[in-house]
Amino acid sequence: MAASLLIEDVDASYGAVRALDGVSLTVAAGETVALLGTNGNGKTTLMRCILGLLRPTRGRIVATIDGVSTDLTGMPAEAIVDLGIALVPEGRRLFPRLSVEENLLLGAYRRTARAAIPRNLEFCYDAFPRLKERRTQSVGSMSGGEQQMVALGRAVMCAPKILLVDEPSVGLAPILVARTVEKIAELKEKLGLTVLMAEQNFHQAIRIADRGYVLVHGRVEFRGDSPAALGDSDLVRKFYLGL
Ligand SMILES: Nc1ncnc2c1ncn2[C@@H]1O[C@H](COP(=O)(O)OP(=O)(O)OP(=O)(O)O)[C@@H](O)[C@H]1O
Repeated sequence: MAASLLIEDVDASYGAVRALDGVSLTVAAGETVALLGTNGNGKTTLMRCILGLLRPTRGRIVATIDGVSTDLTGMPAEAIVDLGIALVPEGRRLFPRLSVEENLLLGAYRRTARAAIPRNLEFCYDAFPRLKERRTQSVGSMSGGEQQMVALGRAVMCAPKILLVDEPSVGLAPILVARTVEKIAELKEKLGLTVLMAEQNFHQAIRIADRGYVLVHGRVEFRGDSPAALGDSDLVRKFYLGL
């Protein structure tokens, strides 16, 4: 079923540091939207606000899932996860001493997701055959690309409708970035997800994004309604492509 996000005029701060300044954006049902920007421009902060890990100081965030709109602003993160919103965090944040399967199961810790563990685990192993082969291996002994697959799999274990992916390219060789991005597109198709992906790797992001926004110093400085429009923007060409 359909899930969409509306972010309206959101401000967020860390003490005196204003990290988001009047950010408004939308992710329509079934879209993949890229949130572009170099380091420190507010991508992670926006992801944290959506998931309820940081409370915006102004504005609102609304998710509409299966026809029901919920104002997420100020809701606890667990309740937001229960609604069907999952985050694949920057740097993956896995438990290196635990096995692949143990890490995957941690994604299904909420009561609502627990009932669906067998089905979601099967789906994960279907989508990531390598994880099935390695399911008893400790995650810390796996390659960066494999770890990124575990992080994606863990998010899928809570049966999300909206997937937030924060900088999946961090720490990965270019070929692995390409594979990760393709996997995100594949998961999106198979599960009918709506995806918001923060990424500073412009070329990889626009391979799968329908459109995107560029954040600069916590503000949306450009909105491109297609990958071509993003690539043609002076802002993107100057700051991200060095042209
Ligand atoms: N915990 C924190 N305490 C204080 N300031 C923070 C904190 N986290 C982020 N910031 C600041 O907020 C701003 C936005 O950071 P944010 O992490 O959202 O950017 P980003 O675009 O995701 O970059 P990165 O890819 O480096 O995470 C930056 O100026 C950053 O220094």
